[in-house]
Amino acid sequence: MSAAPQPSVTVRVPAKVNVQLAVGGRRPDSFHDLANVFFAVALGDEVTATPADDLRITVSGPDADQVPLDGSNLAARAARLLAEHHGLRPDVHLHIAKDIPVAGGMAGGSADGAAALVACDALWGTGTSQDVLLELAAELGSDVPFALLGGVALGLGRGEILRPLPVGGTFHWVFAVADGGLSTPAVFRECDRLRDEAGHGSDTASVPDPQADPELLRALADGDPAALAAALANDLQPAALSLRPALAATLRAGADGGAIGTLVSGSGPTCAFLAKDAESAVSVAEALAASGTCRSVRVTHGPVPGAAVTTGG
Ligand SMILES: C[C@@](CO)(OP(=O)(O)O)[C@H](O)COP(=O)(O)OP(=O)(O)OC[C@H]1O[C@@H](n2ccc(N)nc2=O)[C@H](O)[C@@H]1O
Ligand SMILES: Nc1ncnc2c1ncn2[C@@H]1O[C@H](COP(=O)(O)OP(=O)(O)O)[C@@H](O)[C@H]1O
Repeated sequence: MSAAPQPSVTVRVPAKVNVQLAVGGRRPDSFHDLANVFFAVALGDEVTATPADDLRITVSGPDADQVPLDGSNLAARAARLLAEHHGLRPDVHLHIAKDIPVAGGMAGGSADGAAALVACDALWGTGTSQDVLLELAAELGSDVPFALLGGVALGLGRGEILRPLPVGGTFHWVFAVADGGLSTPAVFRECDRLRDEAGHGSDTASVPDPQADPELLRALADGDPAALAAALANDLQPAALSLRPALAATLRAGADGGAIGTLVSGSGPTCAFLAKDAESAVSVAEALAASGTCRSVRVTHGPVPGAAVTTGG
């Protein structure tokens, strides 16, 4: 007689692009207040949780060798945090099937943290409320709550105070993945340095409070790609370009290839291109691939839902 199969739970979780990223001054705690309009795309990771004797992480996928397997992995931190909250031991094997570029400004680590919270909650039967999951997510990192929510949302504070936003249709995106990542803290530091160098100052007294752009919110609600393209904005883009000047050629190649909007995704170095429809996205992707200005190209769409159980639970 064969042994009963171990139960396991698989959660799918999306990557994000920031269609607006307005960055305020550096706060005394060294974070920055943001008006961060997150947009979840149909490119994501899968995290599978299986009972084990202790906490163990494995990773598969093309960038697997760049993902830490120790306690610093956001999925491991999420499992420990949820277990601690419920007075349990975090004895679980988490397997990450990684498709989100690592250190690419698409919040892949945050996505895995959110997915691990949902997967472990289902595996352990702990029935954690969405409000508590969102609080635990915010302890893990500024981008983690959004990965739970998905869709499109405005993130205030350091990005963790979320308000879901209405969206009137599907938008078509192309992502150009760069060789090598950029460190998020380094990009925020470069943003401050550029502001200081320009004589504006970089603290909260010098930089205006970040605000969501009403035109951008209207474009999303109307499902209007041309209006969204015109409103795309990322205050971290000059810093990402300063640290990685080669990204200018990638942005130009996408615009020349027919993208109606271009921007660096979050802290970069992935570049995001908005296409007018699905067909045009394919030709933008072909132009980017032919340009030789990026490592790989992905065609996708959104918005899509946040972390959700697909198998088990
Ligand atoms: C820039 C954004 C845009 O969505 O994401 P990425 O593009 O890197 O994915 C986020 O703000 C990144 O969020 P996340 O990656 O969760 O950052 P955290 O772990 O909370 O913070 C890492 C470091 O980034 C800086 N940081 C982060 C968020 C924020 N509002 N202000 C900051 O200055 C701080 O230096 C902090 O120590
Ligand atoms: N599950 C994970 N997946 C990817 N990176 C992780 C993970 N957990 C921790 N990290 C660390 O977080 C860093 C940032 O990765 P990631 O979240 O992919 O990028 P970004 O912050 O640019 O969106 C990585 O360089 C890695 O050291």
